[in-house]
Amino acid sequence: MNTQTIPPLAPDAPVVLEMTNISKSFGAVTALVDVSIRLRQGEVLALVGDNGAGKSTLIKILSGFHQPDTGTIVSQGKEVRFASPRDARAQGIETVYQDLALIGDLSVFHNMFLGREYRKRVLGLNLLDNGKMREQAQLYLDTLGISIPSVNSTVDLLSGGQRQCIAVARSIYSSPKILVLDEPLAALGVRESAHVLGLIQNLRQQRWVSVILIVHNYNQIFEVCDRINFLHSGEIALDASTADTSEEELIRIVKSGLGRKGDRCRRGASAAGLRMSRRQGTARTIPAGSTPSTGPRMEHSL
Ligand SMILES: Nc1ncnc2c1ncn2[C@@H]1O[C@H](COP(=O)(O)OP(=O)(O)OP(=O)(O)O)[C@@H](O)[C@H]1O
Repeated sequence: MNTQTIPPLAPDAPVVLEMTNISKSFGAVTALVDVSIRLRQGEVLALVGDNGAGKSTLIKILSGFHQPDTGTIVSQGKEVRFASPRDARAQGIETVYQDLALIGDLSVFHNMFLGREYRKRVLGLNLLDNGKMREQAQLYLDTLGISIPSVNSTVDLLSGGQRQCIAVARSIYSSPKILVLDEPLAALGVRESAHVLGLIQNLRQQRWVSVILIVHNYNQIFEVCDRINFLHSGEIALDASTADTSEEELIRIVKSGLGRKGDRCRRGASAAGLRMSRRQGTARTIPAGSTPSTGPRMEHSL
């Protein structure tokens, strides 16, 4: 992984997202109670919590799949309401779900440009411009520090971690403001997780996109996140920068059922699934001089 020390986020980094007092119930099931989160430009925020804590519900509200019962969302300084995922995308919020939505028997470069292919006219025919897509895909993956055998490989031949990186790369090709990653490390082994963590670390170093990283286990996040929001039973039990908290504190909160934001977090949380080991990554860093200041603006952008 990119092991360079990344300077802390500037204290005056603008707020790009504020979700305030969000509540959501599904019939008799209360999924979220007055949840507020705030995300700043370039920040990597981990949203952690046990099964059923409400993580997916919160990001589905942010992604436009669900509407909150109460609460407000302010994106880029203005209040927004997302009636659909399309609305959220139009506001620059991209979400990568666990299914990744890649087509396994297509090449990496075809997947990168799915639905937005380069085309060229040859003898009056409208053909795919495979050469250009290949070249652009390679350039883009290099910029993000993603290493794969070849952009010509079919996605099925890649490791789980590499596939996850391609899905993330495809999502950020459209230069979103906010990237939501839904459990990107789920079901990945140590080496595969390292690819993904390396990519997140590279994004964090560049600071042009803000990232919400949903994780069930929090053993890897201290290396790649600026801040942690810990959800428990539908409420935020802790909101702290990674520098100001520790794995030990999270474990203590889970065991005691108490959050720093008061005694709202109910007792009896299970520590199951909260593993303590940290994993090391190996993904490449972005070469000096190739770091874009406002994000990788490619020739073709949605
Ligand atoms: N569509 C739905 N209908 C009914 N209940 C739901 C629905 N979606 C979520 N829930 C309930 O809301 C609560 C929060 O679920 P959510 O999926 O947001 O938690 P989570 O933190 O993402 O959990 P996990 O890590 O297991 O995915 C749970 O009790 C869940 O059963």
